[in-house]
Amino acid sequence: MASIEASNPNRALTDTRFSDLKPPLSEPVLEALTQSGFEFCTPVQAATIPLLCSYKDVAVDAATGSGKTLAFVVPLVEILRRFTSPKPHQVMGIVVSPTRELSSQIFHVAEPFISTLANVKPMLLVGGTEVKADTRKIEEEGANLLIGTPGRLYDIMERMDILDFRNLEILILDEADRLLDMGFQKQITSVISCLPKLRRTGLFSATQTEAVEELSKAGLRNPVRVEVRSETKSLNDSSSSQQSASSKTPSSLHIEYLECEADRKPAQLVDLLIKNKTQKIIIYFMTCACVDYWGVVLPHLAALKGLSIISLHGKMKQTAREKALALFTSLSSGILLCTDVAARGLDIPGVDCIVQFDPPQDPNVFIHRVGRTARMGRQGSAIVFLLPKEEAYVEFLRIRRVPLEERKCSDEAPDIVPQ
Ligand SMILES: Nc1ncnc2c1ncn2[C@@H]1O[C@H](COP(=O)(O)OP(=O)(O)OP(=O)(O)O)[C@@H](O)[C@H]1O
Repeated sequence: MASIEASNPNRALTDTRFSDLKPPLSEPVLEALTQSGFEFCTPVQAATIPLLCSYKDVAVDAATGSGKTLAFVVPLVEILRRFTSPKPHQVMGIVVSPTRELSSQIFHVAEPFISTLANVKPMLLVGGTEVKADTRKIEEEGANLLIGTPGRLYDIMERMDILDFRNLEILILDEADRLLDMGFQKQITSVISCLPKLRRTGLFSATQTEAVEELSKAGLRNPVRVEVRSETKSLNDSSSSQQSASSKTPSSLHIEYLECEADRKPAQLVDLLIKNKTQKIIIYFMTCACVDYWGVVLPHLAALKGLSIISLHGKMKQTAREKALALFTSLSSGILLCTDVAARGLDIPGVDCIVQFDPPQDPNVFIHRVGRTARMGRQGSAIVFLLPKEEAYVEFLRIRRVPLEERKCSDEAPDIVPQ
């Protein structure tokens, strides 16, 4: 596999304008970029867009919030532009991502660019809605670009012979490692087996695993690997796993941990929230039940009165999930209580702080959770609660400990014991 390092990896933006890229982007895409306020490329965009546009497969590994979405949306639209007037059920491109929320976000980021293509009909395909509504819509209106989650995409491909994939030009697998570790390997392999071999494929993630490496070997042809690392943080460590963890979090992100016994965690959490009432905070819990529990408890605390406290997890109805995310996105301050359904890819503006009440089992998930703040060069902070026995995380992440004294509970913080 060829490998290149993108220039200027320590800055949010490069000096390269989208209008400088070679091969040149089309006028309508440049116009859509300008209208969205994008003039200069991020490092991952400057490296990836020219490769995909010149028919190279790419395996992209870049920090959270570094602009990976446009890095595949722009070339995807440029490639589709070369094939004017596909038939209504001719599918020219597919974008697969692990969650409904992320697929929907990609769809909306892509919309202004897709609308520059006169005859390309995009379709968002995610679970949580009647599959028949999707099949009916596809039958009636056609679909040339499918953006969605692997389960629903696979379902639609199984049911709908009317869809023709023989001329598919481009496949994008976003958050590729997550797609695989959610158990979608079979669906992804089945989707790929229906597609022509002569296509472009892009694998994107902030974290790569061996499974992604395998998928890359099976699904990509001579891919170029694009790696964009953030600057190495304060500590000088030689362990490769530690280097990879910290180089995948944005350099503008300050991460620390709080070590405390299990029975002190609830009071520490409440104390932290009381002290940061004006902030926009996301709190990650291990289970949907924990989110529900805290969603009931926190609004009852007098000390947190008036704060917007919103719950989001995978067992909520799809409409409630969408409402919760839209509400939290619109707030300038407030608290989102969630599971890892909100760990990947979500681009929520203005998040100040990420709290991990329960650390994740997989350290890669840590990187994605904290990546919901400090996006595109902005400042952000993250704190993870660790039990004394969970110290292994500290070595992996090379993060600073907050002494308990610094976070001493205020008198207002009640002692709460989760059920
Ligand atoms: N060239 C650019 N100039 C200015 N802002 C940009 C540019 N490219 C992307 N952005 C903005 O940066 C933010 C992060 O982009 P994006 O969501 O694509 O990151 P990501 O790398 O996919 O993150 P994650 O790994 O968390 O999925 C978005 O708000 C996007 O609008």
